[in-house]
Amino acid sequence: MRAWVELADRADRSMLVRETRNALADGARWGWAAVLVAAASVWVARGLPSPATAAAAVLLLPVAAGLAWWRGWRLAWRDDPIDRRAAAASAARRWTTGLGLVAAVVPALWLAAGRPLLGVAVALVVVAALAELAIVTIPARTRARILRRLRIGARAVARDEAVQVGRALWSGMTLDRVQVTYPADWAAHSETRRDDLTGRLMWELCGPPPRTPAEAVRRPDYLVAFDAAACRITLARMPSLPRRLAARDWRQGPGRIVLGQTHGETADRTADGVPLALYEPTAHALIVGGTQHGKSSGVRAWVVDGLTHGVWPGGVWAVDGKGGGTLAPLLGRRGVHAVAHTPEEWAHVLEDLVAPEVARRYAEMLDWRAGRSTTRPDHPRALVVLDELQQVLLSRPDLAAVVETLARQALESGVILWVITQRPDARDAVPGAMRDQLLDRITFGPLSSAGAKMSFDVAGDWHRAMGVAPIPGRALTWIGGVWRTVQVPWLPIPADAPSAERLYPRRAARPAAGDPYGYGPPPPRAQSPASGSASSATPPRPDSRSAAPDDAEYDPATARRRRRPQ
Ligand SMILES: Nc1ncnc2c1ncn2[C@@H]1O[C@H](COP(=O)(O)OP(=O)(O)OP(=O)(O)O)[C@@H](O)[C@H]1O
Repeated sequence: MRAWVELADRADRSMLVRETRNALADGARWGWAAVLVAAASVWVARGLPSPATAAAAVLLLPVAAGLAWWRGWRLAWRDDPIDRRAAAASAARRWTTGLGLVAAVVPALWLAAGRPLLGVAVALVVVAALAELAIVTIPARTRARILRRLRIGARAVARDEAVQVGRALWSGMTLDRVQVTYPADWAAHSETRRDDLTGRLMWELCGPPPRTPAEAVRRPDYLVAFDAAACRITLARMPSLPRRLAARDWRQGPGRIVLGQTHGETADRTADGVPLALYEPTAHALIVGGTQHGKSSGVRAWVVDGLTHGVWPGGVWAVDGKGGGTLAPLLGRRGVHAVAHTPEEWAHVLEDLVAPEVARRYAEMLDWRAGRSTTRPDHPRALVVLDELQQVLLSRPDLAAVVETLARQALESGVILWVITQRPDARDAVPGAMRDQLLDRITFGPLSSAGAKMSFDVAGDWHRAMGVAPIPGRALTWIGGVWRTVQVPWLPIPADAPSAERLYPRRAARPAAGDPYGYGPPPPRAQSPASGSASSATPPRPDSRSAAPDDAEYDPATARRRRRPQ
C-alpha cells in the first residue's frame, strides 16, 4: 500500500506524467466533442432515421445544458464573472464528454448486436481516433494551458480583467517569452504589487520552490523586465549555461576579471565562442550562498584571475573565517600578502597588516585633499577577502573596531573588500556599517526569499535570485545595475590538479626566517599628521596644489588605473 502511495506521489510530481494526464483528459474531451458532432452529422445526413432517438436527443440536450448552467452557477454563485465562466466552461466540457460517449457507444452497441466484429472495429477506430487527437494536440493544449495559468495568476494579483497575457514565443512546449500588459491605472509603482505579480507569474511558470537539488536544476530560469512606459512585463526564458567552465587565461586584457560565462545578451565580450561577463572592481562586494555552492572556489578563481591580469597591483590579503583552506593555494604567491586561517592569524593580518596599510593610504589621501601634500598619492588597488566574517568576529570580538574602520576607509584608500557569507539573513552576519558599503552583490545557488531579499536589498528586485539553480559555481550577480547569471570558472587547487599551477601567479621567494606565517614584513605603520609625517611637517600653502604635477582631484579609481600594468 505504502509503495503504491509513494508511486502515486512520484507520478503526481513528475512533469511528464502530469502533462500526459492533462493531454489525455483534454484530448479526450475534444475527442468526445468531435465524436458527438460526427454522430450528429451522420444522423442528420441519414434523415433522422429514428423518431425515438430524435426525441431522446431533444430531451437530453436541454437537460445537459441546464445541468451545466446549474453546476456553473452553484460552484461560483458568490464569486465574480470570471470564476462563473470558468466553472460553466468546465461543466460544459464534462457534459460534452458524456454526450460524446453516448454518441459513440450507442451506435457501437447497436452495430455489435448483430455483427460483433463490426462493433469491435468501430470501437477500436473511435479509440484510435481519440488517442491520435489527444497526442496531436498536445503542444497546442499545453501552450494554451500555460497561458491560461498565467492569465489566471496575473488577474488574481491585479484584480482587474484588463490584464492581458500574450505575444508568446515558443520552442515546442517551452515558453520562451511572454508579455503581460497591465492597465495604466494599476499600481505598478508599488514594489509589493510588482513583487506579488512577478512572484505569481514565476510560480505559474516554474512551479513551487524546488525541494531537491535535482528539481532545482530542472527548474527553468526566467528573466523579468518591467516596461513602465508600455505598462508591460516581459518574462523571457534564460538559455541554460554549462554546468562547469574550466578556468583558463581568457586574454580579457588588463584590469578586468572574468566573472564567468553568461548569456549572450549580457556578455561583455566573447572569447572562442564563450560569452563572458567581465568585472572591473570599483566597489566593495557581498558574496553570498549556501554551503558547497562554490563561493570560496569562485573567489579563488577571481583573485587568481585578478592577480594575473593586473587587477590587484596593491596585492591581496585573505582572512578565511571558516578555516576551510580553500584559499590556502594562494599562500606564498606573488601579490598575495597573507592568507589567515586561525584566530591569531586573523588578528595579525587585520591589525598588523591591513589596518596600517589602509590607515597610511587614508592619511595620504586626506593630506592631498586638504592641500597638505604636494604629491598626489598613488594607491594601487588592493583586495581584502573576508570569508565568514561572522566567525572571525565571534572568535575575536576585539577585531570589530578594525573591521568598522575598514568599512569606512578602505574604498577611499583604494582597498576593495569582498565579504563572503553563507547566511545573509542571519543577524550580524555582516556588521551593519560594512554591509551598507557592499554595493556589488553576488549570490551562489538558490536562496530563500528572505535571503534573496537581504542579498539584493539594493535592487528591490530580489525575486530574480530565486531562479538560480544549485549548481556549484552558478551565480547571480548584481553589479552596476545589471543582473547576470554566470557560471564561474572552476580553478582547481594545484595540489589536486598540478596542471592548474600554470594559471596561478608564481610563488614568491621563500619567507624570511622568523616570519611565522610567511607573509613578509608588515608595511610601515601609518603616521598621523601630529606624529610628523613628511607631508604634514611642512604643510604646503593651499595654492601649492596648482604646482603639483597632476592637479586633478584625488580619486582612488584613477590612482589605481594609473598604476595598472599594461
Ligand atoms: N566554479 C565551479 N564549477 C564547478 N564546480 C565547482 C565550482 N566551484 C566549486 N565547485 C565544486 O563545489 C565544491 C564546493 O566548493 P566551495 O568549497 O567553494 O563551496 P562554498 O560555497 O565555499 O562552500 P562552504 O561555504 O561550505 O565552504 C568544490 O569542491 C567543487 O567540487
